[in-house]
Amino acid sequence: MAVCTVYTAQSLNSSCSISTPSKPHLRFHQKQVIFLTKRPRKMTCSASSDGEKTVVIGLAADSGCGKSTFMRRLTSVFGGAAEPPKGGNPDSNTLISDMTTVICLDDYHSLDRTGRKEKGVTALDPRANDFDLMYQQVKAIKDGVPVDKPIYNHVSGLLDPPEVIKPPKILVIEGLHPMYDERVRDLLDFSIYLDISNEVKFAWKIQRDMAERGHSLESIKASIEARKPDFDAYIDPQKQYADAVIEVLPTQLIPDDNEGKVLRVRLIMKEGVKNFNPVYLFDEGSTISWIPCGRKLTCSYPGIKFTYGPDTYFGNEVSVLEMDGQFDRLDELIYVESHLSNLSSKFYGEVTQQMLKHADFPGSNNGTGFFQTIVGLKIRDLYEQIVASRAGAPVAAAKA
Ligand SMILES: Nc1ncnc2c1ncn2[C@@H]1O[C@H](COP(=O)(O)OP(=O)(O)OP(=O)(O)O)[C@@H](O)[C@H]1O
Ligand SMILES: O=C(CO)[C@H](O)[C@H](O)COP(=O)(O)O
Repeated sequence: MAVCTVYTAQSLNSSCSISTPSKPHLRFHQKQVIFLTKRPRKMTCSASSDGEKTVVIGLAADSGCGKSTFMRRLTSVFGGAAEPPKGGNPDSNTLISDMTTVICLDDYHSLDRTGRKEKGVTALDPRANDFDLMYQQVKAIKDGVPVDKPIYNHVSGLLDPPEVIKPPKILVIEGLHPMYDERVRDLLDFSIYLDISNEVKFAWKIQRDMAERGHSLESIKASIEARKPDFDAYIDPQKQYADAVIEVLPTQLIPDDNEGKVLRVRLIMKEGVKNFNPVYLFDEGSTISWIPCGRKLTCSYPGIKFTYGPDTYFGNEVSVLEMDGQFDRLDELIYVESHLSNLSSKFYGEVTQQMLKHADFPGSNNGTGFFQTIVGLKIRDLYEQIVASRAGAPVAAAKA
């Protein structure tokens, strides 16, 4: 008599094989019903190439701090253009490419623009966001289950009907709160915080909102001031949890600079993070100061200065790579790149090639673009390591 058995494997995306005397290589997927004449003796599961568990990356920053620019650099590292879902809501915040899906956490605003106004809360306030739904949906995607994600429409300020998000190979959740809720934080395979100092944030906001959106200087100042208490309370503290922080500060090369054009950028990399080895300059663990403006690198005033060394950050051991100043000629970046190690590049000069490819993106002549590109390569490497470790380590499942 045939026996009807429902086997539940460890992961929805796992493919499993069963050895039975009559069907030595029977393959099936979770939740399939299998008819067997004899009980299997042994069952093993491992990730298959078409069934990898989604790797989840978190990117936190305040609005207007370069998240979209970073995402464009990151998705470019994986190849292919990132586009909004085809045939969907034209105001969708989602970007999909072959390997990655980037969702914007603004979509988990529980209060629309009017609702926030009525309650007197900003979008940064946790009360204006649905963290339960964020957690449930990110977890479902990580487990291989599509979700109906809401859409926050930045044009109308309303919550639009949801869009379907299918589990990609890599899910990036970007926005104000990817590391705020402990449950969501625990789902992240890697996390990044873009820490833009107030002076620089102000300069960028003026550039974008005055030049491109016609806002007045006073209204920009007022908007930054209005957000500041909630930014300090709910957004900024997330940096303590980040595996990598890109900190953007005014230059120290120009005394009393208040233009905010030349930047000092620090890449703070946590030690001991699984599948992530910090980049280093010359000699791992040493403290280095390097002014590369010699025969191989053109530097106009105020020049370029790199520093590297160990440090602590919120009680964690970190390595910090810092670049102050800006490049005159992007093609010469190869000279700096060749002095860095653990870049996770696939060929000599890949960072420089990526930077040249996106020379028109903001920050391409300074440490913001340079470090964002490096973090992009590190994320690709992390993803490949996770996939390789899953493929090489079959998981023992139910015993007969
Ligand atoms: N590295 C940079 N150097 C100089 N300016 C930058 C840099 N990154 C971003 N900006 C400026 O900040 C603006 C916002 O950048 P971007 O759209 O990437 O940020 P965002 O965090 O996605 O913003 P939002 O959340 O408001 O959509 C850009 O138009 C640009 O003016
Ligand atoms: O901090 C933000 C994140 O992008 C926005 O201000 C928030 O999402 C509200 O958006 P809008 O101003 O379009 O109503």
